[in-house]
Amino acid sequence: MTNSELPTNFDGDIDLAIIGGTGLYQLDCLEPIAVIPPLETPWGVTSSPITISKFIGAGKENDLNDYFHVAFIARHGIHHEYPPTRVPFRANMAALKYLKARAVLSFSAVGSLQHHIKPRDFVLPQQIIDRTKGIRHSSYFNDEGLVGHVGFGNPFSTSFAKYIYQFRNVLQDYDSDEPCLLHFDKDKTVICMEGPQFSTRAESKMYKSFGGDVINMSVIPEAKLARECELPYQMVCMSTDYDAWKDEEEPVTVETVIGHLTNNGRNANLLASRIIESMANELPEFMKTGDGLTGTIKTSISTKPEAMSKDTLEKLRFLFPDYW
Ligand SMILES: CSC[C@H]1O[C@H](OP(=O)(O)O)[C@H](O)[C@@H]1O
Ligand SMILES: Nc1ncnc2[nH]cnc12
Repeated sequence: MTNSELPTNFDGDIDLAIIGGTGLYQLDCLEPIAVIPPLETPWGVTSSPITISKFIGAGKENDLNDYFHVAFIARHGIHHEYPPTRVPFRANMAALKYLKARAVLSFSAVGSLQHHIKPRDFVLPQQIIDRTKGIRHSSYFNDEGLVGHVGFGNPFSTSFAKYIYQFRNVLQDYDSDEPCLLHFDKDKTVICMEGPQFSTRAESKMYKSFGGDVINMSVIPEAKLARECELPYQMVCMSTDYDAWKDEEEPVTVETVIGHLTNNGRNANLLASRIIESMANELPEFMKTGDGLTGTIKTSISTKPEAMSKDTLEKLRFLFPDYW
């Protein structure tokens, strides 16, 4: 069955949501059972249709409750039509929350700011430095008459990163015998710049001096919005280039990035397959419990519901139908 013949609605709950970035407009390891057309949310329409796939863990019954459901969305659209500044980040995350995702696994093509992080290596960052320009909508709680502040000291889910790290050995370089590494420790930092132009050499060196390990144009506001949706979130950064800090090399261009997308895409599929297989066999604890995020929004919003406009309350209820 082709994707266009599949049902356009889905009734169950999603377990894992996956966001694909540059070069990753679908995951071949998924076998879709439904394709929801771009979803209308109170914050606009999602950047792509949402493909739903189902998996059954080893030894489980063929019962609906036993299926593990995955939703996939393409950050820049399936034809890469949304530049980083214009990605409807709020609509995308709201749609995944609305579909009851328990966690979000995000993939991103990044430049490396460190010699030991080679193109084709993957990184699980645990910190972010925001160098976007304040022109993206980066919160659900910034409307007039609505005040909410979430904690963002640890922007990623370390439990999720540890879970992913178990599968580090699946990464391969298809063109050489060099291994591809998955880098993970508590200080790995992703810089998020506005773009769409790449950095100057001076900026690239400055980001290195900040302690940045990799750089992209999309982790902000995605990570912030996941936190506001109480969703455990981990980005897998897939290195494609050395940005512009190496004086002896030409600064990054799109051609450099494209040269590594096929290898990175294969590795993203391998990694996602292993993660999904393992989760379908047994849901990890952080997904059962919400990784300590469940309920945090009730206390993060300072405004009393009776002081909110009907419109504001309705929007919040799209995300949290049971809270107010
Ligand atoms: C074409 S290179 C720059 C582009 O690649 C990354 O996209 P994504 O994070 O969606 O994989 C980076 O953030 C830039 O948007
Ligand atoms: N060098 C770079 N800077 C920003 N985003 C990127 N995505 C891939 N390479 C990048």
